[in-house]
Amino acid sequence: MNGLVIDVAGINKRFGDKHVVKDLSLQVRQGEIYGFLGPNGSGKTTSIRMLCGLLTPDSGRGTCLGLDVLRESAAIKRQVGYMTQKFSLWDDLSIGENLDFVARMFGMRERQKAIDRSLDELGLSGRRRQLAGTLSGGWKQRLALAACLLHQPRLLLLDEPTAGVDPKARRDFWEEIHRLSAAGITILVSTHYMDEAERCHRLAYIAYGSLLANGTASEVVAGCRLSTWEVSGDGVHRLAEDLRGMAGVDQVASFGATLHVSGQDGARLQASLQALSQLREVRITTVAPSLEDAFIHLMQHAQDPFAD
Ligand SMILES: Nc1ncnc2c1ncn2[C@@H]1O[C@H](COP(=O)(O)OP(=O)(O)OP(=O)(O)O)[C@@H](O)[C@H]1O
Repeated sequence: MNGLVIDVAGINKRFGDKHVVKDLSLQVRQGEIYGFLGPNGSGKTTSIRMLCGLLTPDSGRGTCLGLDVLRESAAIKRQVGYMTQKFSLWDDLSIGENLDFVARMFGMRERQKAIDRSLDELGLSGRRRQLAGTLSGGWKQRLALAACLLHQPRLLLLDEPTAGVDPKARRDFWEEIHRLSAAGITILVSTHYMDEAERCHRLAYIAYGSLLANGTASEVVAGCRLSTWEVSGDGVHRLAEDLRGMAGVDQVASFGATLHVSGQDGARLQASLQALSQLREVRITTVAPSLEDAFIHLMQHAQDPFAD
């Protein structure tokens, strides 16, 4: 398998006349946590579903777990754990019953042993008899993770696993993801959260079906070649509109009490901000661009083929 758990090139998917995944090429190494980011509807779920054998690509080539993504989807499906965006277990079954149902679906032998191991690993043993419907969001995610780990997959595909979950539960969930990665399990995870993106070993940014950037978080930021300045001072947010029209300013974003002003033409941006600071009571400081600055930049430069 060459150390690559996912190795695909030129993958495409259309739904009717909508081309939702365009020439996706992706390599993910064993044990890596690989993040998928991008605006709503950019094709993240569709890509994940093609990689785990739930959807067949229209064209392209490549392998997942050494199996052909076009011809061996059934075998891929058996070896991956897929956690969907929406909680899809049964609210009126207990945690133990839900896991037993999933184990039966996979036709697993020694079901009880697998269920006990999974409950134990995810700290769910004490709640075995609790109805799933009565769990908080964070515990539901933990149960969903336990269910997709039951058959001991080598690859996990997690589609926005922590949407709507509180920060403490998200942090615990990510500790678990890192523990699994350290044990050699490869994880592909889609998220809209910047802090989660930064916890991935590498990530890809997708917009309108095209992969616009990939690499480590710092490689993605560096690849955008942005200069970023922090502008602070009383009433600074009222200046946002004026700033947007200035030479060298590509984007303005609010960060708490300050504005992040970024552009690719560093010299023009600096000249504009220095001129502004002489006219208004504002402080300007050059800062390192954040991952969020980079994603906003990528998004602004992407073309929406469905826009009027
Ligand atoms: N089965 C389907 N039939 C028709 N169109 C679909 C189907 N599945 C997805 N789409 C469309 O494909 C596009 C990409 O959807 P997808 O769910 O892959 O995006 P996403 O990046 O995961 O979005 P989100 O962040 O909102 O989950 C959207 O325009 C969606 O409406």
